[in-house]
This record gives sequence, C-alpha cells and structure tokens, in this order.
Amino acid sequence: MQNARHVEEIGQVLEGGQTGRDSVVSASWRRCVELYGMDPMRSDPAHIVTETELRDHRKQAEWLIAAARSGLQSLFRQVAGQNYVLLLADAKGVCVDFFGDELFTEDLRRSGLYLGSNWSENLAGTCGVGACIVTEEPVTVHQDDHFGNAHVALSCTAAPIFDSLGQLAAVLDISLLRSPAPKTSQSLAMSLVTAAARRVEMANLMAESPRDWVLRLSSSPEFLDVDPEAAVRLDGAGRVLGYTRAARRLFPEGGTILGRRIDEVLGVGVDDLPDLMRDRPTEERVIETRDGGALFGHAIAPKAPRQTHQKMRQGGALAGLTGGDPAMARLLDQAERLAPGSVPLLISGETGTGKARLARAIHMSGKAAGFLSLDCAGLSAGALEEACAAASGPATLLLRRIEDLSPGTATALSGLLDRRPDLRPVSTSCLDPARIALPRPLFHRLAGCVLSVPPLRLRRDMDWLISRHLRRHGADTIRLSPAARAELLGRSWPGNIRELEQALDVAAALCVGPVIDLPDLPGPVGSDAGAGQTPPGSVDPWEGLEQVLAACEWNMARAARRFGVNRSTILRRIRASGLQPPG
Ligand SMILES: Nc1ncnc2c1ncn2[C@@H]1O[C@H](COP(=O)(O)OP(=O)(O)OP(=O)(O)O)[C@@H](O)[C@H]1O
Repeated sequence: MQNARHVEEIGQVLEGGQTGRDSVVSASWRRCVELYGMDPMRSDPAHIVTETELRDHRKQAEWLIAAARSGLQSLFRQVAGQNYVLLLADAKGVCVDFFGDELFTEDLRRSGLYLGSNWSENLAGTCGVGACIVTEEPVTVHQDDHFGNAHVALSCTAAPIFDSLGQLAAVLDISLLRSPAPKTSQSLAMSLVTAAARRVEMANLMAESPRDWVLRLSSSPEFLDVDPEAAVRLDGAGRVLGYTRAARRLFPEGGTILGRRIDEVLGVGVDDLPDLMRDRPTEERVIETRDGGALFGHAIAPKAPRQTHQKMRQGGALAGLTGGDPAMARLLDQAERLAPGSVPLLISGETGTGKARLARAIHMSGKAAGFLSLDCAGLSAGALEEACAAASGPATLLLRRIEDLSPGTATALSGLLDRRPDLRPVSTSCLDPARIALPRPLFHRLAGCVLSVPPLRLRRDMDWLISRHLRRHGADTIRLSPAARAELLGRSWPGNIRELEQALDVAAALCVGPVIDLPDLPGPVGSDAGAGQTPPGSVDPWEGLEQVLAACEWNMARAARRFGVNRSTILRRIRASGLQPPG
C-alpha cells in the first residue's frame, strides 16, 4: 500500500506536480526514470562490487582513506551509541571504508551499508551518496525519499569531500537503519557529516603541503587554531596551489581558483604570512576580505622551502615594502638586483623611513645565511669584534646609524672587513652620505652603492601603509573615518613610518568602537617647525615641493599641511617655481 503511494507520488513528480518533496529529491527521481530508465516498482538488492574491484577502488582511494581515517573514527565514536553507521564512498559511489556496529552486521549488509556496496545513483536510485555525487552538495535522503523500495527504511545524510584541486574525491555518508519519521531529525547528522568532510579536506591539504605556505581561515578567532573553516595552499608568490572547498567563497565570481593570487581577494600578500603565525594572539591575526568583512588567519610556514619557489619568495620580501609608490618601486627594483651580490650597501634616509627593514629584506633576498645587526651608537671595538666572531660563514652585517661610529670602532671595523671578506656590510644612515664623517677609505668600503629611501611625505602609498598597519589591530576591523584619514594623509610625518605607526597605535587604543575619528588621533609631533621640514642634509626647505605635490595629487591643502604652512604660501611657492599640475 505504502509502496503504491510512493510509486504514485513519483509519477506525479514526473508530470511536474508539487508533492512537497525537496527539490533535490524530486530532481533525482526524475533522473532515475528519465536518464537511467529505472522502475520504482522494482526492489533491486544492494549492488556489491567484486573483491578484485573493491581492492582496485580502495587502492585508488588509499590517500583519502588515510587522510579520513582518524576523523571518521572520532566521528563514529560520537554517533555509535545512536546506531548510526559511517560510510566513505569514492567519487564513483563505491564504499571504500566503513564503520558500523558489528551487532547489526547482517542487517547492514542486507541494506547495502557495507564495504564494496555501490551507491551510485544510476545503480541504487535516489540515495544519499548518489545524490551527493550528482549535486556535489550535502544532502539528506530520508526514508521514502529513496527511489527504490529496498531502501525506504534508511535515512542517509551525505557530504562531499573535495581534493585540493577542487575535484570531487569522495562522499562521507552517515546512515541510520531505522530513524524517526521527521526529516528534520537528521539536522544534527548533517552538521556532523559536513564538519567531518571539512576536516578530511583540511587533513589532506596539510598532508600535501610540507613545502608550501598554508593559510587557514576562520570567521571566529576561537576556532581558528582548532577547527578552521577553510584553507588555501600558496606558492612563494602568493598564488593558490590548492584549497579546501569552503575557500571557494573567497572567490565569489567563480571560475578557476588555482593559480589566482590570494591578495586579489584578501588583504594579505605572501609577505604578511609570517605575521599570521601562531606566535601572535589569534585576535590580532585579522585579514580584510574584499567585500569589506574580516576573517582570522593562521599561516603555517613551509617545513622545507620548495627550491623553485625560493626565488619568488625572495622577490616577495622586497616587493612587500611598497603599495605602489613609484620611487619605492624603483628603489626596490635596484635592491633586488643588488641583493644576491656582495657589493657593500649604504641605505640613507630620514629616521623611521624603513632603512633597517629594507636592509633585512635585502638580506632575505641575498645568499648569506647569517645576519648580524649592530647599532653603531656606543658600539665599542670589542663588542663589534665579539659579535662578528660569533658569525661563522657568509653573513650580512647590518650597521645601523653608521654616522654614530666612534673613531676607535671605525678603525676596528676597517681591520675586521680586511680579515672577514665573508661579511657583507649593509649600513644605514640618517645623514646625506656626503655629510657622513668617516675616514674616506672606510666610507668607500661601506658605500659601494647608496640606496636612498624616500621620506613618508613624498610617498604615494601612504594609504596602503595605513591600511596595512591597521590590519594588525584588534578583533574588530578598525577603520578610519574620512576626516581622520584626510588628516593623516595631510601630515608631514617627520618621524616617517615609525611615527605614522605610533599615531595609529595610539588612535586604535583610544577609539571607542571600530572607527578611528579625528579626536582619537594624537597631535602631530614636532609639526610647529613651519616650512622647516627640511630633510637632513638638505639646505632648501622647499626641496621636494614637486614630489610632495605629486604625492598629494596636487591637493594644495594637503600639501600645505605636509609642509606645515598655509595654502597661500604653497600657491606662492608653486608660482615662484613655475610648477604646473600634470595635464
Ligand atoms: N615599507 C614598509 N612597510 C611597512 N612598514 C614599514 C616599512 N618600512 C618601515 N616600516 C616600519 O617602520 C618602522 C621603522 O622602520 P625602521 O626601523 O626600518 O626605520 P629606520 O629608517 O631604520 O629608522 P632609524 O633610522 O630611526 O633607525 C618599523 O616599525 C618598520 O616595521
């Protein structure tokens, strides 16, 4: 009787009638009749593959079984008391791993819930595994949702498992031989099976990736390290090499994900990944998404870098220092060419412009393994010798503020460089190189090439620097109000990036809520010098007027604030210098 009603309902659905069935189930019924030529009146037994076929299926799915096993075991422990069975089917629908209570082995075998059963839709009709393979979505096929009469007692909830290239690899199914009537009784089964499938994908991605960066993502900081929602595997240039299914939502416009750069969709590049490692508090590892939202990120470094990616990763250390400022881009291009050689470098620029940071990036892009950083102020000859003795083999010797070197230590440094050709000096100075009072022979040994870092007020990527620094703050994504942003862009920043970072740190601490507004900003430091924001070593206070104007996109008010003068003074200077805005 019940069977007759079931057959009648399938007939109605085929004629386009609405019977209240889920659309996934109705669509599968239609395929069973129209595509596979099945008859709902027939009650076919479960289809079991031969021993040899099963061996082949299991062999091909070996990697998956290995990645899934511990996750499935723990899932089975959670549900075993409630008579659920777990079944891992390959992408063809053949059950390649199985967890069930031995007490019911015979019942389970009769129902096809066993190793080697084939649940593909064209053989078994509408069923959890089959419908999941066709739709590639999690499904519940409950009792008389099943097409064939043989399975109407079962309730099957299945979730797809994808490999790291985005291909359907398997289906995880959790089934009950006998279940309560309402389909909603299986909601818990649905969330268990989808979470388990996600963990299997994650385990597989991790197992494949010892030589690449993996970025794991979660919308809540609490679960980031223990149960992240999605993950991507990245090469040294930040391109996607693999991903778990949930990472697709990062690319909402669809299409190929492999090979896309992660910074297209997230506010992180490959150079930011070290900041997202476990040694930082979870709630500080915030990443902006393209739609203005935020996620929490956990980056896992490669265990052994991939040889072929080494070059790209090195380029990345330098490339990560600018958000598109043309002068910085030129400087970084030179730095990248010079990095692998042994020419001694002198990096000049105002305080806080990022000289030491550039020196470190050059070191990372070079060949020397060792890195020594010494502050020249108060550095004794003995301390210099001692520090360098500790470095055996080729090393970069970063000498910060070389202008502060005492005469005695300068002599010791000359001797040291004679004895240790494996040390590559990279020095920094806040002075114009022509004004550095060092013995000329030593100066020339240190300044094989001079790299000048532009002051912040001349950079066109101030907005980028601001956003980048703000990303490091707080669980909420901190934003700037338009007024606060305009104020920051207009300041002259004599302390350069260091001062900017400190101002943002103060503002982030003072602001209530996620938006930094004008009153949250600390006052400008040392800004009462009028037009005296003279770069060290420069005599003309208006030097750089044209660059400042360009950096401010010829916004007179902003340029005036950067010089610490009023707008009419700037206009007069522009007229006097004969400067014209670009056509
Ligand atoms: N390109 C950059 N992008 C983001 N932050 C930067 C960049 N360059 C420098 N910074 C940050 O600015 C601050 C100052 O950098 P750094 O110490 O390298 O400056 P410096 O020029 O060597 O300073 P000083 O001459 O006063 O010692 C640091 O917190 C650094 O991380």
